[in-house]
Amino acid sequence: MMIDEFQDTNRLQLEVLNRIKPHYQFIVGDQKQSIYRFRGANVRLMNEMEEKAKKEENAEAILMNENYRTLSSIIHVVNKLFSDVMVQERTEDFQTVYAPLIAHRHQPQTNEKRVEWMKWPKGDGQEETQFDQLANRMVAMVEAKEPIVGRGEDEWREPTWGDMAILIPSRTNLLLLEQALTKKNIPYVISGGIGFFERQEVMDYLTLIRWLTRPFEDIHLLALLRSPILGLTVQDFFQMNDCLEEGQALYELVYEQSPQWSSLSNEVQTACLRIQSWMDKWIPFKEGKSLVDSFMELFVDTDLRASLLLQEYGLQKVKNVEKVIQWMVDRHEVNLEAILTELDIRIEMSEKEGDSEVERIHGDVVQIMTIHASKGLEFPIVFLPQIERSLRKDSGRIRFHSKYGFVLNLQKEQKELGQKPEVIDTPGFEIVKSMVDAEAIEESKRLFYVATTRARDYLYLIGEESNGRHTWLSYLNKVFEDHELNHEVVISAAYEPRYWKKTESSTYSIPVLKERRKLPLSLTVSEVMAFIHDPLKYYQQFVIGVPFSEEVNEGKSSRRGNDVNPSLLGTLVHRACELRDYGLSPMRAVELILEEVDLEDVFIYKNEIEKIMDRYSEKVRQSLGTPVANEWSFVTYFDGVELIGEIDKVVEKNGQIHLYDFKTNQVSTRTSSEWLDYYKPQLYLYRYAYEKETNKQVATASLYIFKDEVEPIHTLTLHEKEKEKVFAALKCLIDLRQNGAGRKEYAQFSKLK
Ligand SMILES: Nc1ncnc2c1ncn2[C@@H]1O[C@H](COP(=O)(O)OP(=O)(O)OP(=O)(O)O)[C@@H](O)[C@H]1O
Repeated sequence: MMIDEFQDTNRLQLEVLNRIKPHYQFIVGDQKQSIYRFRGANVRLMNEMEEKAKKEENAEAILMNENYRTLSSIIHVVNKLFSDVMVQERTEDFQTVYAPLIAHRHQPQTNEKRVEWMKWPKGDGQEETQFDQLANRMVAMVEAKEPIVGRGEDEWREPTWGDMAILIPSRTNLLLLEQALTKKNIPYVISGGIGFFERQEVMDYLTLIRWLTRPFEDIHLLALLRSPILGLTVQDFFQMNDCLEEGQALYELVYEQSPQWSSLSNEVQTACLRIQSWMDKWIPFKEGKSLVDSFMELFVDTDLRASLLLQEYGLQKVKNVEKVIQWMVDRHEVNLEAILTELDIRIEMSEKEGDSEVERIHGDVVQIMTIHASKGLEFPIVFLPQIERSLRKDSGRIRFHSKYGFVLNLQKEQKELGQKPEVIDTPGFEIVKSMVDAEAIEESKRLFYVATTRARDYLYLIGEESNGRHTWLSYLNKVFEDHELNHEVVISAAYEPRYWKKTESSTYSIPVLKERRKLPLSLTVSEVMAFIHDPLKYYQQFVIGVPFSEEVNEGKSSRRGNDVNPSLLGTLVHRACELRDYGLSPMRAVELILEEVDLEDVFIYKNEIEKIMDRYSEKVRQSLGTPVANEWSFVTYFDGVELIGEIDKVVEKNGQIHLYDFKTNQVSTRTSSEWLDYYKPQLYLYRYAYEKETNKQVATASLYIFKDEVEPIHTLTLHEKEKEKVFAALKCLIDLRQNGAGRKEYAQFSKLK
C-alpha cells in the first residue's frame, strides 16, 4: 500500500490503515508541509511513523531532501531561514525538525540574488498599499525582462505574466490585491476551488440575510443593491452619490422617498422601492411559523428563487440555496447574528480548503491562489504578500485536551450594567490554550515553508514593517540579523507606480473571479427572440433574472375568470397533434392529454383544444407531408455558444424537408403576416439548427397559426439581408453576455433596434 501526503493524516485515518494491515507500506510525506491542522491533520503521526521506521528491523526511513525544483540561491535562503525557525531537535511532539534541502539546480550566474524582500514602510496616510507596490514590481519585471526564468539549467528566457503567481495567506485582502492589479492593467486569474459558500446564488442569498440583520449599514445595503437581486451598476452608484447631500447616509436616500429621487433613474428608483417593500415586510425580522418557512418565504418574496429558476441549471441553484437555508436552520442559534457569525467561521475554514486540485491555467496571466491551494504546485516567480500578517489564534472558550479533559473560560452574563462579569474558569484552560497556540505557531511556520518552496526561479516577499511576534516578517528579521542574509537577499527599493500598457495584440482581458465561475454560455431560441425584440427587457429578464413587472401583472390579469393559460394550452395542443400523428382519433388524443394533466377547469381547456384540433384535420395533416419528427429538440453551436430550441414539427414532402412552428394562442391583436414578421428570426434559427445538425437542406420553414381559419400556413420567404441581420443580432447578444455587459449597453441596443 502506498500513501502520499501522509503529513495530512489524522488519527482515525491511521487507525484505518492499521486495521487494513498491508504487508508492505510505502509512505511518503513531508512534516514541514503539514498545513491542515484545522481539518484534523496531525503532524505528530508523521513524526511517530518516522521514529517507528527507524527503530523497526523490517522498516526503513529514507530522507528525501534533494531538491530539483528551486534554484540553489533560493534554497540557501530557505535553509538558513527554516533551520532557524524550525527546530534541530524536537522538544515537543508537534514540532518540526528541519533537514536542510540539497539544491540540485544551479543558476547561470552563481552570485546572482534570487530572493527579494520589500520592507514596505508602515504609514497610515499612505496612498499606495503593499499590493500597489507588488504590482509595480511585476510590471517592472516584465518591462525590464528580468529575472530570467527557465527549466533545468540550460534553457533561460524572459519572464512573462504566466510565470508569476501571487500566493496569499487568506482571501481577506483579495479585493485590494485585485484592485491594485486592475489599476496597473496586469492580467490575472484567481484559481482555487470554489467552495459551496462561494457559489453566486448562495452568496446572493446570504447578502440578503446580512442585509436583513443590519439594514442600516452601508456595506450590507450596498451589497444588496449591487447583487443580481437588484442589479444596480457602478454607474447607478455614481448617480446615487451625486444625489446624496452632505452628511446624509445612504440608507436615508434609499429608504425615504424624497424630492431628491427625481434625479435618480427609473432603475435606481425601482430598486429602492423594492428594497423598501422588503423592509416593511421583513424588518425587524421575526420568525413567523418557523425559521425555515421564513427563510424560504424571503427567498420567494424577493424573486430570487424565480430568477434562479430562469437560469441555466436553475433547479440546482435553487437546491443550493435551500441547502444553505437548511444549514442555517440546523445551527439552532438564538438569532440571525449568531447564525451569521457561525457562517463566517465556516466560510473562513472553507477558504483554506481547495487542496492542490487546482487546475493550472494556461495563457499569459498571473495566477492568484491561497497558499493552501498551491501545495504540490510550482511557479517560476512567486510573490508572497502580507508577510507581516499576525497569526490568527483560535479564540474558543471551551477546549478539550486528551490529558486535561474539558477546560473552559466563560464569562457569565452581567446581572447589572457596570458590574464586573463573573468568570467561570478551569485551572487547565490557560495551559491548554498556550499549548494550542504553540501548535498554531508551528503550523504557521510550515505554511511559510510551503509558500517559499513553490518558487522555481525567483521569490519576492513583501510585508508592512511591524513588530508583531510570530509573524513571518519577524522570522525574516531575526535570521537576517543572525546570518547576514544580505549576501543572498535583495532588499528591494520602492518602485515608482508603473502601468502595463495594453498593446493591441494583447488579447487578455482581465478574467475576474465572477467570470471564472461563469458556465459556458448557452442561449435558447426564445431568449434570442426576446433580445431581438427588446434588448433592455431581455437584460432584465435573462441577465438579472427579474421578471418585468408589467408582465407579471399582465400574466395575472389574463388568468382571471374563465380564461385559459395560453402557454399551457399551447403545450396541450402540441401534444394532442403529436398523438394524432401516431394515429389516435382526435377525441382519444384530447382525452389522453387531459388525463395526463391535473386541471381544475378541464372543460374550458377541452373546449378550446377541440376547437383548435378541428382545424388540424386528417386532410390538413396529410397535406403537410409525412412526419419526420415532432418536437424535435436540438442543441447546436453558433460561434462556440450553445443554441437550444425545439421545432414543433418536421415533415417530408416530395423528398424535401419542411419545418413548422405551431402557434396555438396567437389572437387577433396582430394579423397573421404580422405574426410571421415577429417570428421570422426564430424560423431562421430553426433552419440553421436543423441544417447544421442533420446535414439536410431545409426547403421551407413556416408558422402554422391555428386561429387563422383562412390560411393557417405562413411560410418564411428567405432574404439574405434579413438572415444576416438575425445572425448579427445573435452575435451582438453573445458579445454582450460574454463581456458581462450591464444595463447601459443593453439600453443602447434598444435604441439601435
Ligand atoms: N531526479 C530529478 N531530476 C530532475 N528533476 C526532478 C527530479 N525529480 C523531480 N524533479 C523536478 O523537481 C520538481 C519537484 O518535484 P516533485 O513535485 O516530485 O517534488 P515534491 O517532493 O512532490 O515537491 P513538494 O512536496 O515540495 O511539492 C518538479 O519540477 C520535477 O520535475
